[in-house]
Amino acid sequence: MTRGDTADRPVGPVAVFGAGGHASVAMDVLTAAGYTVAACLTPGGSGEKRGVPILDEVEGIRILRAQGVRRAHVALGDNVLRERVTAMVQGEGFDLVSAISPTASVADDVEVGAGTLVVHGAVVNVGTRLGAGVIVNTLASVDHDGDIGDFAHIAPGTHLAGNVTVGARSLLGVGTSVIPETTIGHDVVVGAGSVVVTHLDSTVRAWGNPARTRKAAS
Ligand SMILES: CC(=O)SCCNC(=O)CCNC(=O)[C@H](O)C(C)(C)COP(=O)(O)OP(=O)(O)OC[C@H]1O[C@@H](n2cnc3c(N)ncnc32)[C@H](O)[C@@H]1OP(=O)(O)O
Repeated sequence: MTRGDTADRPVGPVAVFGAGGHASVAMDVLTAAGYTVAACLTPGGSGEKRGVPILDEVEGIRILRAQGVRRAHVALGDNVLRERVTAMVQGEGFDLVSAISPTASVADDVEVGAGTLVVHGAVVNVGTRLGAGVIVNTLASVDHDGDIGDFAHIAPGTHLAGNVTVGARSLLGVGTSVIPETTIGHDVVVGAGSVVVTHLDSTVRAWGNPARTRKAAS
């Protein structure tokens, strides 16, 4: 599905899986994009967040099903956990909702995977593919012809030049820059403020300017 298919078509209400800081951001984006949030779900959850109830995950699924809620967004900042919970949520029969902030700019031909979130002020340029469960966070940018793998996270203020590929579940830490034509493998963590000027293998931690591989991903 492209941005042209998903934009301006809010449907709700939506169950938000997660109740932490990223869930607050996701709820803000979902609301700004026109959705209604039914509840947050997290194991052992109670209380409320932004005026909606926080429910225990198992109990919450039962309650929301009874209320006819069929759509969900998984709002967990940890990439591996987000992938795992997304599989569970799909197994429970929910449809995944993607949301693009109205203050983000996403080109019409950008492919947007299920459950992806594009946060306020982000820019995603032409020819780019965002996989499933991706986060393009606050004021980040992905320039032309990018390819962002499933459950990757482009953290706030990170900038990818043209033709950059990022593998599944990789995190590009806050304020990272990546030069054109660069490939970053899957399950990589790039440290905050790094400048990536060479390809990075999968399952490594790299940081610095220029970013160098320092250790295996934990
Ligand atoms: C909305 C949001 O909050 S989105 C959140 C996005 N998340 C991020 O941006 C976090 C990115 N994570 C980082 O930058 C982390 O510091 C990592 C992953 C690079 C390193 O973490 P660890 O593997 O635990 O390394 P550790 O903290 O032990 O640091 C090892 C050394 O590298 C240095 N170091 C760590 N991160 C960086 C960095 N980004 N740039 C330069 N040096 C760094 C440390 O100071 C330390 O140096 P020392 O050995 O001289 O004391």
